[in-house]
Amino acid sequence: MTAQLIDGLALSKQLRGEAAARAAALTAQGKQPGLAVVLVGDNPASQVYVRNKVKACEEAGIHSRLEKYDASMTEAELLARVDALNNDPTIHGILVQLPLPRHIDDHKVIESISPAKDVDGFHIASAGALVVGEPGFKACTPYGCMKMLESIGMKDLRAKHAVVIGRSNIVGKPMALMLLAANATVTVCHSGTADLGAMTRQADVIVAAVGKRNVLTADMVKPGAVVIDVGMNRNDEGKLCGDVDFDGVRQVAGWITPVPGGVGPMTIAMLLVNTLESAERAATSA
Ligand SMILES: Nc1nc(=O)c2c([nH]1)NC[C@@H]1CN(c3ccc(C(=O)N[C@@H](CCC(=O)O)C(=O)O)cc3)C=[N+]21
Repeated sequence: MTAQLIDGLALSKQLRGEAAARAAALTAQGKQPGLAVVLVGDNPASQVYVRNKVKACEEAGIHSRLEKYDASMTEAELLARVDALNNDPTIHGILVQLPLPRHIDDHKVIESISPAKDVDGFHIASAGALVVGEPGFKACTPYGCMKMLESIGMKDLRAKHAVVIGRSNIVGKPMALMLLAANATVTVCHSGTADLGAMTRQADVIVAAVGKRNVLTADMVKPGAVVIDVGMNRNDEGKLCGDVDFDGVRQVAGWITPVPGGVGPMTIAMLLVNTLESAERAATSA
């Protein structure tokens, strides 16, 4: 028996269709949602991601403003741009593409974004809201993973054990908190974990978010488990691959997400969903 695929591309299209309907309703009231994407420097991967985000906005009827700056831009200049976007009523979401050039403090830049427009969910106010269970923007990648679980009937994870591999601020930590909020029993593993396989073999849900190939192999997976692959790596042939040994693990798992076509498209879909939520909030409070 091989695992069933969780098709992130198909699910993302459905969510983007719903987003388009909500965007059209706002636009009809003269309140078109707007997302600003700020790119500093010429990281080739970032260029591709940013283009995909802008394209997704266009397709959903969300106004997008792409601001591209030279890598020599100063931190003060970037902070001034964010401030202008914070005060721009046509912009409901601000995304500053990471990584930033080394001379710019990304923490400082992220904290300068108004929490009301923090559609990435990276601001301390958004992260804190998730910790205490208050409303706030959820980080797009883990939020998309939760939607994928929901799509296979796993909205409530009571009595399930979820193992997250990775503890980054943008995926691992918020992922663990979202799984916890869905009533899972959560274990967070990382480079300091003594026996990763011993942990993952107990898991009903495994989320791999390390950024290294073959972190999860078939011998580490309980038969029937759900495996979500957040990784974005290149294999020896230069092809995009995740953190999971897909061909091996799919022989054991019950469900698995592919790379590409899994978590990546969901991340973009949730960015649109967050932008809409921000625009809807602004429309009702105005
Ligand atoms: N402030 C900020 N917010 C981000 O959300 C953010 C960021 N910075 N910096 C970079 C990472 C990366 N990221 C991706 C989103 C979608 C795909 C995606 O759609 N991937 C496609 C494949 C794309 C391809 O073929 O290269 C897929 O998995 O099917 C990938 C990567 C968002 N990021």
